[in-house]
Amino acid sequence: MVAAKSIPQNHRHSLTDPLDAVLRPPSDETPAQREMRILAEQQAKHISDAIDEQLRVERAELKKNKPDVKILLLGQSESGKSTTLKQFQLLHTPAAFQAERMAWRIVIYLNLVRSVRRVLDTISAEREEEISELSDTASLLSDGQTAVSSVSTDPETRRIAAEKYAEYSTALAPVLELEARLIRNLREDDDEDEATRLGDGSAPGWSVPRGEYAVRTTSNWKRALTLGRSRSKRKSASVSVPWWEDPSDPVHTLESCRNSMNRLWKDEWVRRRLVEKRVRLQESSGLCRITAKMYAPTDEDVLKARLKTVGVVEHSFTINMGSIRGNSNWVIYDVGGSRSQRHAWAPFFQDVNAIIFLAPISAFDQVLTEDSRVNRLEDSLLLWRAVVSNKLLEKVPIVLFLNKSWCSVENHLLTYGDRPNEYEPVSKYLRNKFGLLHNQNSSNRDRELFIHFTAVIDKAKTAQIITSVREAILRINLKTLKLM
Ligand SMILES: Nc1nc2c(ncn2[C@@H]2O[C@H](COP(=O)(O)OP(=O)(O)OP(=O)(O)O)[C@@H](O)[C@H]2O)c(=O)[nH]1
Ligand SMILES: [Mg+2]
Repeated sequence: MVAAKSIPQNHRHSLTDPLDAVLRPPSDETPAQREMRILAEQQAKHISDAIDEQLRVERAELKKNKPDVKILLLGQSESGKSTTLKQFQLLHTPAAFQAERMAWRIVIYLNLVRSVRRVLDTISAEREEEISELSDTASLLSDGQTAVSSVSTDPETRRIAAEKYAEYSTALAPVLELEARLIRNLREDDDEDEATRLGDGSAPGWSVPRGEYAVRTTSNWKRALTLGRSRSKRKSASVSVPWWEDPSDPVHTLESCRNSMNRLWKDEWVRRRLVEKRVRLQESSGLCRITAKMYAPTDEDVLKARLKTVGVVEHSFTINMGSIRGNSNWVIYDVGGSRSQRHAWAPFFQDVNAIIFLAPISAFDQVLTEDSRVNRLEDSLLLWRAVVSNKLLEKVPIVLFLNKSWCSVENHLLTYGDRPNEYEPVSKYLRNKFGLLHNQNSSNRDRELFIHFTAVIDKAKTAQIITSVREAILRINLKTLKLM
């Protein structure tokens, strides 16, 4: 589970575990290796102790009271709900965020490997034919975008495609093979801890819905990955080493294939092909950094890392409101946004104090991953209408995040009537459209509605918005909660 609950403290003392006590360094360890190992152990312990102490304080605060404010994050898949939750965590429980940082390394590797696979699939002529035979072409090709599925008939193009594919798929075979191992890494802790289960009807811990990975919210995947220790289960190795000293760690494969990945990313022919196919990829600027042996994810890397939510994730934190008012305990629920996950939303409508609804405004020309016949913006508008017209939510204030703003939307926007195809008018149009839908469908016209343009991967801008949202929610709920 992503919430602070998900990392039981006793699991984070890897250096003082009874198991570790019986682990011995390898007999052939050189003095230099020993020195480096001890130094790494000491640094890890130091960090671990500091985080533990902060976590203890954060948890002690939370235990004191039951939640005063419950917030529900809603919106379609990939709208940015989990990213918003990470931002709340960064602001309000930084120790928990810090403790989980290293666990995201494996997800970031998995995202990278998936990107490589997607590029290779896109340039492969055979794959293209295979895909064009399937009705749901778009969902396989790209992040929910409508793909141009014409199979190239030009023999020269097909010859180059075959050559390029052969060259890159050979060079990058080890990276592709890594995928299964990375998933295993994340699954290794996908076990017990039923206490954290929250209304998740789904059965398996991991699923690969149409090529996207998801982790069940009951999973403990972050736990053992937390301090960046080696994930090797080979007890015969009898040593707990930092990951970069474990030869079986995925980073070594990525590092050795870094140049090939770089070539693939920078290949002009490949880039043209991706544009033709309307496949968007994240920029490659971070490739060197991410594939470095001692890579530790930054805040921004964690915010950009993508892991689909299955079930409901809970995150608790405390806000200090001064010596007179005392503390206010908040809980945020992050739900899965894909269609198969939406059934889990309703039970949380009962006693929620505010809703943050996310609609990705850059998703104009994209289709749902789970149903390529449905345009993502249309889906967001339908969802919005369903939420604002829901009787149970009638009195609940809503904060609307028109998210993924400012990410070169001009390139992806459609024209509306005679309005120019530019960011400003289109964003204004959307703001009005969502506002109008609210007024037409909500039985409570006086409901407090706040609309923000957001880019929730942006730390500074989002921190400001979260602060203002927090103040607004507190103000609205002060009387009800008798906090005054
Ligand atoms: N460029 C950009 N990317 C964003 C923004 N907000 C979120 N993302 C990225 O979009 C991806 C999806 O975001 P998530 O927060 O996982 O989406 P979600 O709504 O939780 O999706 P589900 O769990 O499937 O319901 C992640 O890789 C985020 O980093 C944004 O404002 N701009
Ligand atoms: Mg999510």
